[in-house]
Amino acid sequence: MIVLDRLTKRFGTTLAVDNLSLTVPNGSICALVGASGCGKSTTLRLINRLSEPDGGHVLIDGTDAASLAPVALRRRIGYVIQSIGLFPHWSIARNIGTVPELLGWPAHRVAQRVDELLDLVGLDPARYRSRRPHELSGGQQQRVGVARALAADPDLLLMDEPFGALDPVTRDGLQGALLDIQARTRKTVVIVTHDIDEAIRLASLIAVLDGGRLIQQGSPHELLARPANAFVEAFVGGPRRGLRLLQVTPVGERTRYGMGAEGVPIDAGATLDVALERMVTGNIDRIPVLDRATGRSGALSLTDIVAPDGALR
Ligand SMILES: Nc1ncnc2c1ncn2[C@@H]1O[C@H](COP(=O)(O)OP(=O)(O)OP(=O)(O)O)[C@@H](O)[C@H]1O
Repeated sequence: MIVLDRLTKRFGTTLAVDNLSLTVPNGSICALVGASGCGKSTTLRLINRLSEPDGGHVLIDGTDAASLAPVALRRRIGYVIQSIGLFPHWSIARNIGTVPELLGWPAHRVAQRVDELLDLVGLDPARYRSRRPHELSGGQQQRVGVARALAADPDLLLMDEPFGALDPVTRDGLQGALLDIQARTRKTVVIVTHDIDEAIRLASLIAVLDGGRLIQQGSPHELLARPANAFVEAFVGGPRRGLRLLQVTPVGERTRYGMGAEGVPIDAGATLDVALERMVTGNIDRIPVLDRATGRSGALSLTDIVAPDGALR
C-alpha cells in the first residue's frame, strides 16, 4: 500500500504539490489525472525519491520512503516514462536486464527473466532480445520500457504518460497488455495520464489534481456519476460524461430480473455501452441478461439506459 500523507513540494514560488493525501491499495491501479502542470509527474517523482518533498511523507507498505536509501528504493520500484530512456547501444536484453544485473543475479537467471518478460509484454524473445532499440517501433520500445520496469519484480510500478506518444491502436494494445500483466502479477501501479479515457479503462482509483491539490478521488464510476464540482465534471467528460458512465456501469445494475427477452443473453457483468451497442446494431429494444455468478436471468430494455427525452439515465 502506498500512502501519500500531506505531501508538499515547492519549486520557488510554485506550489507543485499542495498538501496531497492519497492511499493506493496494494494490487490496484491508481491514475493521477489533471491538466498540464497540475503536479502529476512531481507526485510520481516524490514516490521514488527522484524529488524530495518539502513537507509530508510517502509511506510504502508502512515504511517512510525517506528512511530508505534512494537508489535501493528505486531498484524496488519500476518506473516507466514516455521518452522510454533505453540505452541506444545496448541490446534489448541488456536494457531489460540492467537492474537484475545490478542486484547481482547470476547471468543465466537474468537471461531467463529477460525472455520471460519479453513474452509477458508480447514480444518474441528469439526475435527481439539481440536487437538494438532503434530496430524496434515506438510501440515495441514502449513494451521494452514496461518489461525493464518489471525486471526485478517490483511490487510497485510508476508510469508517467507511458503511452502518450503512441497512435491510438498501439496505445489500445499496450493498455490491454498492462491490464493483462496487472491481472496476472497484482502489481500496485500509479499511472500519470492526461487522457481520461485511459484512466477510466485502466484504473480502479482515479485522483483528479488541480494546482497541486487533490480535488477528488474515487472509482471511475464514482467520479463519473458524482463529480465533486464543475471542474471534475468538465474534466471527466462534460457532454460525454453520460457515454463514459455507460462504459463503467454493469448491465446487472439496470437489469429487471425475472423479465424475459429473446436472443442470446448478455452477461450481467458486461457494461451498458456493450448492451447499447447490441441494441442499436441489432435494431432491438430489449435483450436477455444472464448473471453467470448467481444463475439469475432477466432483461434489459433501451428505456433502462435512455430516458424518454433521449437523455442517458
Ligand atoms: N524541476 C522543476 N523546477 C521548477 N519548476 C518545476 C520543476 N518541475 C516541475 N515544476 C513545476 O511544477 C508544476 C507541476 O509540474 P508537473 O511536471 O508535476 O506537472 P504535470 O501535471 O505532470 O504536467 P504535464 O501534464 O504537463 O506533464 C508546474 O508548474 C511545473 O512548471
